[in-house]
Amino acid sequence: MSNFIDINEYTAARDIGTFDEWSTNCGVQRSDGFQIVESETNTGDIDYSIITTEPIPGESPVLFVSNEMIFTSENIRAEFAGQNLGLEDAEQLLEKLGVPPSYFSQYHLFLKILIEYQNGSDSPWYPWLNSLPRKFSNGSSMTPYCYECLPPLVSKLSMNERIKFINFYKSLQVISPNLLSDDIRNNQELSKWAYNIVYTRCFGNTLVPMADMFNHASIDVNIEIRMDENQNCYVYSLRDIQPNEPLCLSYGDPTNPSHLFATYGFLDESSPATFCKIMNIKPTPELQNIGLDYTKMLFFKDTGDITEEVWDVLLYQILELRGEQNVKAEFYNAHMNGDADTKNDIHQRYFEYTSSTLKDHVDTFLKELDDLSAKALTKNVNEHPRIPIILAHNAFVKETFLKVQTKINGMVEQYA
Ligand SMILES: C[S@@+](CC[C@H](N)C(=O)[O-])C[C@H]1O[C@@H](n2cnc3c(N)ncnc32)[C@H](O)[C@@H]1O
Repeated sequence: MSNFIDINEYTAARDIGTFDEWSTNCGVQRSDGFQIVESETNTGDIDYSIITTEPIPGESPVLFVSNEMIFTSENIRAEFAGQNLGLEDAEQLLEKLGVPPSYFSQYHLFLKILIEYQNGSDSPWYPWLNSLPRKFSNGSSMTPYCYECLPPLVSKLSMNERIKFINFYKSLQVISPNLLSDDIRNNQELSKWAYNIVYTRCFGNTLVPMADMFNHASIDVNIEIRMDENQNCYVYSLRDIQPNEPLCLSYGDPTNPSHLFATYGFLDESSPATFCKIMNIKPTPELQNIGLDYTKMLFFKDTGDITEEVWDVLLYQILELRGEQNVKAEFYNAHMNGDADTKNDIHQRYFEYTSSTLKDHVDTFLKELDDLSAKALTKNVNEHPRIPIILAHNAFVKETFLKVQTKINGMVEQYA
């Protein structure tokens, strides 16, 4: 009888030492000084990441993992397709549940994790699985109450993760018992663990043991993952790296921590900016041309700077509300033609309105953030273990908004 991995987030320990040895025995190659290190997160959880104790020149190999160790969606599909194991039925059910086919790759990885879990210590990947985290703080691992303690965008993104997980879980019901036993298919906690492993560690449609140990950086990204035509994985340095530097990838948009927070469950404090949280604007094509976009409408953490897109979108909306169609058209044309002088002129004339709208938004949002955090504090952390990261998130956003508040107040004073 083979042993199953203990996935209990409170009791199970991650066996990193055995995983390290296993990866060497499987032929994983690493640069000199490549080391897995342990650290504590901003909410007191244990996290592992990679550093180098030796210098690494730019454009040189840091890690090699052979395709035999890697899970890819194509391989999983090829392994199980056409055997009446329910894979195709599960995909159809997912589509019916509203999960688009673009998520099927991750679904295949999710199945593969469950299959290897089921194989227990007989799985060739057992040492890797037993090294993986048991506790997650991403959207799918939150309680419904947690969403009520987060601001709208990140709350919605987190809730979407939960919905996606529930749909993945539901679709297991049509997977054949010959592939996954009833015990596995009906184990929601286990499914959530498998889902979280996939969504916090996959790159595109692959899961690569050891390459999944690299943490994210917003600014100091110094490595990159490359796959060759045979799906072997190489990690390369992007520049010269000094001893004791962490080796970090970019997981995605570095300008706004909300998406990373919802998917990966960590607060990227190195993120220079955050979305300005102006949510109640209907995205017309004109507004989108002007800059209505989560990645462009930003407030900067250190300076309180506000992007031009925030001012432009607000002004455009104000002109619309005031029925000033001619000025609106003039502003739009100036924007589209790159006529900065005309834009500036219109901005000056309406500064009183844009600045007071922005000031109201920031003041109201700061109050909302305090209310959300106060709500989070009323709950027992044992029942809602993600509360600390939610509080850290809200505090981080508040710090940025306070800087912006000071900035706007200064601008308004100068204008008066
Ligand atoms: C691909 S794994 C990286 C390895 C992981 N740290 C571990 O202990 O196994 C992604 C997870 O690492 C953590 N993580 C990655 N980058 C981070 C960062 N900059 N700050 C805090 N946690 C980070 C998050 O928990 C994320 O879900």
